[in-house]
Amino acid sequence: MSYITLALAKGRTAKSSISLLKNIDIHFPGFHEESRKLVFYDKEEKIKLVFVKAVDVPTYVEKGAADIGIVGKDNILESQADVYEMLDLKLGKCKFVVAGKSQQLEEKQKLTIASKYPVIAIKHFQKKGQSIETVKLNGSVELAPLIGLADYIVDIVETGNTINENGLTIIEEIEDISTRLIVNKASFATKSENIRQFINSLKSGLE
Ligand SMILES: Nc1ncnc2c1ncn2[C@@H]1O[C@H](COP(=O)(O)OP(=O)(O)OP(=O)(O)O)[C@@H](O)[C@H]1O
Ligand SMILES: O=P(O)(O)OC[C@H]1O[C@H](OP(=O)(O)OP(=O)(O)O)[C@H](O)[C@@H]1O
Repeated sequence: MSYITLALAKGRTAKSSISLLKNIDIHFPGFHEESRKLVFYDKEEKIKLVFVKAVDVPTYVEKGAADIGIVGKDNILESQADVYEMLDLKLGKCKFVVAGKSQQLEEKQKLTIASKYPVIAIKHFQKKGQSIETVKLNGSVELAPLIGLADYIVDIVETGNTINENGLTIIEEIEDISTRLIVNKASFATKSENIRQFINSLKSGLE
């Protein structure tokens, strides 16, 4: 049986993803949170784990560098990667929102929206027929409306602490986000048996 390569998002969902795998008897000896190692093996289950930045997981899977990936729906949508999304792992729950200093959107021909997720922002406002200009940021997005870099933001909200502490309000909810299992399309055909087995164990681990 050949190895399955699994790309797993580093960051805040990594620990719970590894725990979920442990529950279905997939173990990566040597893995610990502070480790700088990027590749781990479960030699019994024939799984090779590669740790990559969350935003890059869809690319690894789409290009076939990994057969499967564990990553947030936010990054799947933003990347527009051509992959199969097979399972909701129900970890890393949060949502995409539009937020700003006011309770509602002002009427303006073109709004400036700051976001780590410009594709999501464009699609959301396109549906509403609102024209926007995006400012791509890589963090501290809540700052943008406070210092006049943008009219509003499209960002992730989990507890709501960040928007509250910066005096912003949720104006619209866009979509619920959680961690998903994605699969490379070619691998799903060539390693079908192994991948289906992996998905079925994950499903039972979630019950
Ligand atoms: N409060 C939250 N903020 C951001 N992402 C969250 C939150 N809660 C859950 N998530 C999920 O966790 C995933 C990883 O988040 P994390 O902040 O670790 O990665 P990141 O956005 O790549 O961070 P960084 O750019 O700082 O490395 C996100 O893609 C999202 O699906
Ligand atoms: O609703 P909350 O629980 O406050 O979480 C939401 C915040 O978390 C994320 O930022 P992150 O912590 O990844 O920091 P960043 O600003 O560097 O992106 C997200 O972009 C929000 O700013």
